[in-house]
Amino acid sequence: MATIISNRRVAEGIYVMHAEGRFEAKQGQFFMVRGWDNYPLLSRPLSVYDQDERGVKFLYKVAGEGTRMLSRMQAGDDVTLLGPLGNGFPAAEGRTALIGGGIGIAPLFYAARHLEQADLYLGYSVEVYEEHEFRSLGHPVEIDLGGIVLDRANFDDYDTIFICGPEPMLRAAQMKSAMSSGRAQVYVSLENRMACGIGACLVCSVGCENGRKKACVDGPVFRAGEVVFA
Ligand SMILES: Cc1cc2nc3c(=O)[nH]c(=O)nc-3n(C[C@H](O)[C@H](O)[C@H](O)COP(=O)(O)OP(=O)(O)OC[C@H]3O[C@@H](n4cnc5c(N)ncnc54)[C@H](O)[C@@H]3O)c2cc1C
Ligand code: FES
Repeated sequence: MATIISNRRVAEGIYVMHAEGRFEAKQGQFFMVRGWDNYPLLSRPLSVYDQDERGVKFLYKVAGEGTRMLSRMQAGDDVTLLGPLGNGFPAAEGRTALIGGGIGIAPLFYAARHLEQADLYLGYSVEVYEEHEFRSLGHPVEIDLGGIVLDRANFDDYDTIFICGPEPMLRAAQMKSAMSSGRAQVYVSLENRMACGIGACLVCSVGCENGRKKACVDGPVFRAGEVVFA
């Protein structure tokens, strides 16, 4: 159980929750989050947006019932956190790009904060949020509003690329990676539906080149070429 320090709206339907607790989260990991003890709804997976000496932060979009309930919570309320979970991003080598589409930008902030060099590409559909926070990291930031953020990055300029966003974007990234020179190691962070978050239920099963894997424990980060999108 963690106490909410703040839960602020940063754009239409977008919130940042700061919850108290000492965690050792790695970049790209996530928590199963639940703010409704006596209500029959599963915890929801949210990526680590940031972590400081007071606790962990989540940047989230209201998608349905669970995230709507989270958005109504206030400082002082208790939230149940299971985590940190998942494999997280591998160590980045060489020139690195972080590419996020929509709420897929969430795990990139914490990753960028731990990198000496990174070019950030952030794609938004209707409204830009948290731009100041991303720029405060000191890395070059390219913002794309309403376009295709993937088009802005030349994969052959990089050795490591981390991508998070909706599935169509990840499919496009996989194709773009296959058509590039192969210089870049490209990784995608999947946002499959999850139920347990700990490898027990198979809800998050994902097709991979060597059979099926569980996004919650084998991922959510995979090599782009490894995933077989349905
Ligand atoms: C590892 C991981 C990390 C994530 N990190 C974040 C994050 O940092 N910030 C954030 O806002 N969201 C994140 N998500 C997505 C988030 O978990 C879902 O938006 C949330 O569970 C939806 O719950 P809900 O009850 O609000 O909506 P629901 O009522 O469950 O769903 C609302 C609508 O969204 C669709 N939907 C729900 N979950 C998904 C999904 N995973 N993929 C595609 N469509 C879906 C449903 O089909 C439905 O149409 C992450 C998901 C995973 C697996
Ligand atoms: S969410 Fe249950 S196995 Fe992955």
